[in-house]
Amino acid sequence: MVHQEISCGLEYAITPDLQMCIAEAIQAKYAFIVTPIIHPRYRRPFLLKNRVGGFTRSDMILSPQDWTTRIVARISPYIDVDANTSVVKRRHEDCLIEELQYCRGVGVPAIMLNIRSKNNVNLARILHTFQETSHHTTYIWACVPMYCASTSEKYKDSEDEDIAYNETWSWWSKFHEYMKWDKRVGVVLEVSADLPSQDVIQRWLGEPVKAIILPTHIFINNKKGYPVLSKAHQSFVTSMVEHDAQVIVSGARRSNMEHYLQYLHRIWQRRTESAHDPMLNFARGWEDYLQTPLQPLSDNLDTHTYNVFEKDPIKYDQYQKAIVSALTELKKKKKVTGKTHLDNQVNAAENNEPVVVMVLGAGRGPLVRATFNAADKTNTNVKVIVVEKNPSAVVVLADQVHGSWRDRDVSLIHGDMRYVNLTPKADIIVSELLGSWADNELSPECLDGASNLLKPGGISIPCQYRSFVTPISSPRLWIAAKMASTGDVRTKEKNLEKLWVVFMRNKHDIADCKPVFTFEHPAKPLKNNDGEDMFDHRGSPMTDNRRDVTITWDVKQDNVMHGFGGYFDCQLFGNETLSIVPATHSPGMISWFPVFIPIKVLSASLLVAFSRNSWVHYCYGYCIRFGMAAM
Ligand SMILES: C[S@@+](CC[C@H](N)C(=O)[O-])C[C@H]1O[C@@H](n2cnc3c(N)ncnc32)[C@H](O)[C@@H]1O
Repeated sequence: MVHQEISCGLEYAITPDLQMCIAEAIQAKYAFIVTPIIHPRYRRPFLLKNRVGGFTRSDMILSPQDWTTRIVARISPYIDVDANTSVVKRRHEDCLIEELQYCRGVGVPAIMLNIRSKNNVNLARILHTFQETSHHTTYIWACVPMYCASTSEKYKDSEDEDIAYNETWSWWSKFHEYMKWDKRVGVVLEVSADLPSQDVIQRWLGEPVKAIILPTHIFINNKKGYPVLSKAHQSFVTSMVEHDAQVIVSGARRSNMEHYLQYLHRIWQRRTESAHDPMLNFARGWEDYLQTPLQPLSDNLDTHTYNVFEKDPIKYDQYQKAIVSALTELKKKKKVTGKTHLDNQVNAAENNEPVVVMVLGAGRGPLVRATFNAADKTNTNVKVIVVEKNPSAVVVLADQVHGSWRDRDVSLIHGDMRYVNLTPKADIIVSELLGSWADNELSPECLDGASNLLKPGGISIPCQYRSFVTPISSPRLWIAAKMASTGDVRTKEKNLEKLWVVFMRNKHDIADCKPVFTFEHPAKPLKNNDGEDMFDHRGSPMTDNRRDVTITWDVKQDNVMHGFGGYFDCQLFGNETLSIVPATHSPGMISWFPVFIPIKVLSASLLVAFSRNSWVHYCYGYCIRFGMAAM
């Protein structure tokens, strides 16, 4: 996705001379043509069995390469295999199968057929069988109008302005459901002269729109006589192309066909020139590609993963600013009180005692560097204690301790932060243990386990983080999760019961993004019956990281919900924050893609209750628990 170029095709309603049509389209620089598979001069006799000979032209008229790269075959529009009378139904089934087989024989990459109602069960059945018996992938493009004139007429007194646009979406959605959300099935939208509300357009952007058809009559001529689109149509076309749609020009010519194409290239070029989103650039090629979340606690990360982390231009800057603020705050407190605000602490500044900063889970050391930079900026004497449990990362850290950091007061501990016992205790602990959904890499467990390393009243960077969810519709992500190859058939069954890290593009947000769980560090200890803080056998405060919450949303229009988008935001210290929540995303930060949280059973009524370490959804009385991170 996020193409450099726009891919355009030309539709011919009839193609008596297919060779000539292709030559003309190529001449005008179109990439492909859409053509009826049946030749207009071949009429089908009713009694197919008595017919001898072809129903269309010989495939010898085109080269195999033209058939497989330049032709989208249109199935005869009159075919209705879901007709009420069985005679018609049977006849149309025969015609459809004949056309499908011919398409398979010539190897066209995509077959386009009209969807004109919600009643498509028999069509879906035939297409299923066709797909299952095909040796190569043929895409099915279901062509629906954006607007249904008869619905508009029927409900002309309705206040719902989108009613005629909603109708055609529901035809497609039902058909896609009958096709079991097959990823080889996409939709082609016939663009209407008037466009629906943004809500309807956004919903289409969550569907696998393979192409949009622009009839020539929706173009207007500019002063020089060239075809152009309204502003609304321009922005519709660009957002569809951004979401991977190709563009098909169709209908009576009002200009040279190359003028339409040149114009489409121009509006796309204008759009790409203004698109400089660092995240989009970074994510190019990863759109809608599902990845299993990292488990940095149970696994050891590899050097390539650290490499990717360290490329982030924003994250470490933010950390550095937060450490500057924390050091400044400590200094201020010391000045005011002559002591730090930390209990039992002698004035470190006066004694020139160093501020102890522990970097917990240091990886290959970027947060250690951020700490030294912050100390230099604030002219603070710091003692840095570096803790890391990954032996390979410890090798890199040790090399720096003896090399570039040899003039610094720094010591390296190889171990798990939850179990090491260190003195002196830290004034500040710095960590980055967050997953895309905040706590899903077990940051709370690790930091609570390490709380005995922090002086009473000490500072944790980050000091707070929150997970967020948005209900989303995305047939593409859902089927990709269901079919994802995990290399192990037993875990494949769990595909819809886990988080997937993914840069989501082909999805529609059904409702707002809402907070789920909040975690604070240092965490507030549990209280006993007398209201006193509780401590474990190591003297660490006892905390409770169990959470549950039920969230409700008001949804404006019909949708099929496939799961949730999961995000987080985080307060490092003071005003310094990190966020991947869409509305507050830290500009330019690339470290985290969001997560897709699929729901297992797609159903009309759904109550979702999130509970930490498991989340639960109830569908018609089923209760499914989902496992999370491994300790
Ligand atoms: C997300 S990485 C961040 C690494 C580094 N701070 C950075 O920003 O590039 C988390 C690091 O914490 C380490 N880690 C996770 N849990 C740990 C634990 N309980 N004790 C020590 N290190 C841990 C992992 O090995 C990994 O290197």
